Amino acid sequence: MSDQTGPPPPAATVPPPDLGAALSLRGLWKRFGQKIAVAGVDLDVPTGSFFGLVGPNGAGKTTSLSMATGLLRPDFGTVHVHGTDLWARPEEAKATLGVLPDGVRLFDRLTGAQLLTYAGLLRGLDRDTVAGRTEDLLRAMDLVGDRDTYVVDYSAGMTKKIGLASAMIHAPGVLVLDEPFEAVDPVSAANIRDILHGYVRDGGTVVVSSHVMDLVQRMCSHVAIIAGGHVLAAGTVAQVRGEQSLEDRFVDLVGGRRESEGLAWLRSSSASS
Ligand SMILES: Nc1ncnc2c1ncn2[C@@H]1O[C@H](COP(=O)(O)OP(=O)(O)OP(=O)(O)O)[C@@H](O)[C@H]1O
Repeated sequence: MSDQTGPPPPAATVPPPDLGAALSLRGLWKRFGQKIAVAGVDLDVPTGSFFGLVGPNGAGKTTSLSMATGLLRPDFGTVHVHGTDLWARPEEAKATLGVLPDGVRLFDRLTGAQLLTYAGLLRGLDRDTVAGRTEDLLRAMDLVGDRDTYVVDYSAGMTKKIGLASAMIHAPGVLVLDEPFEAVDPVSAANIRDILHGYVRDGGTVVVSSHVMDLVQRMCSHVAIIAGGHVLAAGTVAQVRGEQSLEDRFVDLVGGRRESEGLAWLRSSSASS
């Protein structure tokens, strides 16, 4: 979180967008009251990459992804999706995006199968295609047994999976997934990783935010480390981590490790009970 309150940098310092990238963010800036959540983010997500976005709590990941997917209007800056200006031509740009937002409520008074059907029809697919893809996605997410359960009654992990399936039903070119593995069991997570890897192999682009460095290091081809509303490092995973693990590189760049001395009372309390 930046505590600057000044204006964004002048446009002259922002390089032109990469129109060949799957996503190209330039000079993104968002302030909530006195808080600057995103302070001039420039980022290119290469087409066909599996891109991880990592950063500490409150770094600005969700705010950046919300602006990059048309859910939150930036104060300043531009977003291009495969060369299309998202905020100037939202319908065209959004047609190629599949989004799993963090913390946005689904239409949870629908059953899982109804939600997927609804998502497919909203995306303009015909009924037969929607029916076929709904079955495929329920199977892939291991939700066939709960197809007729209301989404409001799903567990956190099941909700994540049905949200992910909804984001994929129109076979978008770019998938943007905020914390897709949070609360998902290890078998489902492995299945989802397989699906995403297959999708990237076939030319799709995936952007995921995650707190799990080891997962990002193993799963992603590219990574950006974001903190205080700024991009601190971005590139291939090998470039960003260098000789270190991604986790060590993250801690070096972001800092913030605390001594636990201030919690001495906690240890004395547990020793005496
Ligand atoms: N709607 C809002 N109103 C006010 N402040 C907000 C709002 N959304 C985000 N913020 C603030 O902006 C900053 C960045 O938040 P954001 O959710 O983008 O971080 P994040 O990197 O996704 O964090 P986490 O890893 O904890 O999910 C935080 O300080 C947060 O309090």
